[in-house]
Amino acid sequence: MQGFYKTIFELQEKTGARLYHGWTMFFYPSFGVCHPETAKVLLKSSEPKPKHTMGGSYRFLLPWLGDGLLISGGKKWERNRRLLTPAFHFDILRPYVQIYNDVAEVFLKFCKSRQSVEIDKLVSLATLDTMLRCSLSYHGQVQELGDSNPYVDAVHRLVDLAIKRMISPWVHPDFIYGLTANGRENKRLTKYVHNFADEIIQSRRTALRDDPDILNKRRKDFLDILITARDENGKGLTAEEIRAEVDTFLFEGHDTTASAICWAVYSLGKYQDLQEKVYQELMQVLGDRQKLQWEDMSRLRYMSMFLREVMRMHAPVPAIARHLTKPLNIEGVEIPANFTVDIVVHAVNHHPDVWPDHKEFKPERFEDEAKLSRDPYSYFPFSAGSRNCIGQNFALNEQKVLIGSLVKRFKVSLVEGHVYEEYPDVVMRSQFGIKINLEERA
Ligand code: HEM
Repeated sequence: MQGFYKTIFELQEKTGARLYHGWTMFFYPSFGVCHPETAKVLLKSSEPKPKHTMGGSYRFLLPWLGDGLLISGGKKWERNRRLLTPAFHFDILRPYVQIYNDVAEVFLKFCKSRQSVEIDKLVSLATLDTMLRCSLSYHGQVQELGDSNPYVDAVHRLVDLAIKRMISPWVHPDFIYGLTANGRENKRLTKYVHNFADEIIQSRRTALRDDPDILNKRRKDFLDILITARDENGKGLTAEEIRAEVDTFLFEGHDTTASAICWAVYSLGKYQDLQEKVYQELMQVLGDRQKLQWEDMSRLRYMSMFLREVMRMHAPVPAIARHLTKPLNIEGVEIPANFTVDIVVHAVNHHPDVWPDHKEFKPERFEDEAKLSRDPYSYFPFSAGSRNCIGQNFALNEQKVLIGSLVKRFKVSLVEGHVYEEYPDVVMRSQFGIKINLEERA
C-alpha cells in the first residue's frame, strides 16, 4: 500500500493528476479520485458503498458490523442516520469529557518517565476503552487487561482478520474463505462479539422497561439512545439494528481515533517548538485546574489547528470508496456503472494544487482566514457530504483530552534511530510503531 500512495503522489507532482485508473488488490479494475474537484463529484452523489462487489472491502466487515450506518445505504441508512443523529448532540457529548479524562488517567499509568514507550497499542486500548464506556457503559479494565480481556482480543482479531482478507484476493469468495482457518476463526469471533453485545443490550432493555425514569437519574450512553430512538411512525430500531450500530461505533470509532492520536504524538515529538506552543496554550486554558472540561474544547484553538494538520499529513482513514450504480462522468472520462471508485483522502491532502508545500507541517494552514479561502472539499479527514463521519466532534474532543493529558505531564521526544514510517491500511498505521521518549515536566 505504501507503494500505491507513493505512485499517486509522484503522479500528482508530475502531471497534476486528479483522476487515475488502477487495480484494487491487483485483481479488480478501479478508478480513483485524488483532487477536491473530482472527489467532490462522488462525495456529493448518493452512490452507495461497495458492500457487495467483489473488490469492495466493506463487504468483509458485513458479517461483524451488519448493516450499520457505515455500510448501509438508501432508505435504511437515511432513517437510521436520522435516528442516531441525536446521539451526537452536544448535550450528550458534554459528559463524555469526564470519561475521556478517566480513560486518560489509566493511559498515563502506562507512560513512564525516562523510558521509551511504543504507544500504538496503548493508544488503541485507550480509544477502545473510551468507545466501550461511552457506547455500552462497559468497564472491563480494557487498558489494564489488554488482549487478556476476551472481548478486547476478539475485536482486535476481527479487525486484523478483515484487513488480511482485504489484501488476499484468493480468499475473497465466501465459500473459499469459510474453509480456511481464518474464515472459521472469523465466524467464531463474530458469534462471540454478537453474543456479548446482545446480552448487554437485552439487560439494558429490561432495565429501561422496568424503570423508564432511570434516564433522568444518570448519564445517557449511546445504547440508551439507540434503544429509545423512535422514528416519525413511533417505530424504534430492532435488536439486530442496535447491535449493528454498536459494533459500527466500536469499529469506526476506535482505530481511527487511535491513528490520529498516535500521529499527533509523533508530530509533537518531531516539532518540539510546536509542542511547546500546544503546552503553553493548554496551561493557559487550564489555569489552576488539573483536567480539561467541555468548555475548554473550543478554547484550545492552537491544539485544534495542530490536530487538523496531523490529520492532513497522515489521513487516519487514507481512502474510502463508492460503487457506481450508473455511469458517471468525471473530468470528461465516462466511468461505466458497476465500477468502484476510490476517494483517496490521503492523496487529496497532499495534492500540490491545493497544498503547494504539502510535505511541510504547518498548523497555521487551519487558521480561520486560510481555511475560508480553500475549497471545502480540499480537506475531509472525516469524509464530506451526507455520508460524513457522525462521530467527528466526539473524536476531536477525545483527541484533545488524551493529547492534553500527555503533554501536561510529559515532554515528548522521538527516539533516535527509530524509523517512523506510515503504513496505510484501513487506517493509517505505522510500520514499525511510534516509539517515543517521555520526560516528566518539572
Ligand atoms: C479521528 C477519528 C475518526 C476519523 C478520521 C473518522 C473518519 C470517518 C470517515 C472518513 C468516514 C466515512 C467512511 C466512508 O465513507 O466509508 C466515517 C464514517 C463514520 N464514522 Fe467516523 N471517523 C472517526 C471517528 C469516529 C468515531 C469516534 C465514531 C463513533 C463514535 C465514528 C463513527 C462513524 C460512523 C457511524 C460512520 C458512518 C456514517 C454514515 O455513513 O452515516 N467515527 N468516519
